[in-house]
Amino acid sequence: MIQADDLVKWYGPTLAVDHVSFEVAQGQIVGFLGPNGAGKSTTIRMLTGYLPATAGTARIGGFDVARNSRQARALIGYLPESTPLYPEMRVDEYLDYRGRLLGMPRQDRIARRDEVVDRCGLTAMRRRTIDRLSKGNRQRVGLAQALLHNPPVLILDEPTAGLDPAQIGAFRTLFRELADNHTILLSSHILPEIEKTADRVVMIAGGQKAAEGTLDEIRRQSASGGGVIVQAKSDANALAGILRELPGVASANARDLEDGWAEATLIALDDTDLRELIARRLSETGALVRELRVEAPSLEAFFIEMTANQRVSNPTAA
Ligand SMILES: Nc1ncnc2c1ncn2[C@@H]1O[C@H](COP(=O)(O)OP(=O)(O)OP(=O)(O)O)[C@@H](O)[C@H]1O
Repeated sequence: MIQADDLVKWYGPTLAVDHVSFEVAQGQIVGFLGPNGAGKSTTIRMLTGYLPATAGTARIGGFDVARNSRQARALIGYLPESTPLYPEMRVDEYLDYRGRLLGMPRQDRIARRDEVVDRCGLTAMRRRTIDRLSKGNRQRVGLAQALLHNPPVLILDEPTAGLDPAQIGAFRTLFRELADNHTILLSSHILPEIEKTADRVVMIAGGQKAAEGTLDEIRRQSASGGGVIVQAKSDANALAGILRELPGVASANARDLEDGWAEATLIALDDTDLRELIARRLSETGALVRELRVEAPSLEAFFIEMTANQRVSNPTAA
């Protein structure tokens, strides 16, 4: 239903999206996950037809968003990262205005407005002006406008950014309800948000697709290099440096703890248990070790790893 086919976007000298392809099948809710600056908004804006791609094709329901923009857009409900709301308008008034912009006939407009107000939990505040709404409720208004023309596809760019945990929980429930009769692409830079909502995940970092699949599949991919946690009496940089030199180590990152201790997280290239090697090497350097354990691979560790790699490979995407 949503198809990104080899999408590329250059902003002047910056390559923001680098040959990204993925699909969202009808009825699925797919999380589009990546750190800040990964290229999520740029990809989404190409998919929704708001930004021309430098190369590649975006299709919605089979319609090329560049060539058949009207048909493609009619299928999409889009909630941009910051929705242009009019603070002085009342909720009802704003939705009515959006309906007019979409060319909806009056009766249809009113019926749909009432439906989306109810669906998005805005009934109690429909006569309030937008500037008097909390951030969570403003996002509900943004979502309501995206649903107004009853599109089968929803593309939501960081819809829960800046909301409190209770509001995030309410949105999560709403997304699951909407997934019953919508195809949804939902972007976020926060893994737990996606983890609890999406059927599948597309991960992007430094403009490139880093992983794709169900959460279990991605967990298995990340499991190929198991993690080891090391706590040693050392400076964090020195510890990471020593560990990175060891054979079989894909990466090592460390942080300082209290009283001269540091903790490193090391990712192995394969399934080899590196603990003995680590213990020997650290004892050679004279660094005292107080903890050395294999950590069950988590999606979070994979995501952190991916984020760190982005910084190295794409310094422009800070
Ligand atoms: N209009 C623009 N002109 C130049 N560079 C841009 C423009 N918009 C985005 N970029 C750059 O393109 C890259 C991808 O940005 P994008 O906003 O798509 O990422 P994102 O994953 O949505 O991040 P965020 O969550 O921070 O919005 C970044 O390096 C960003 O600085």
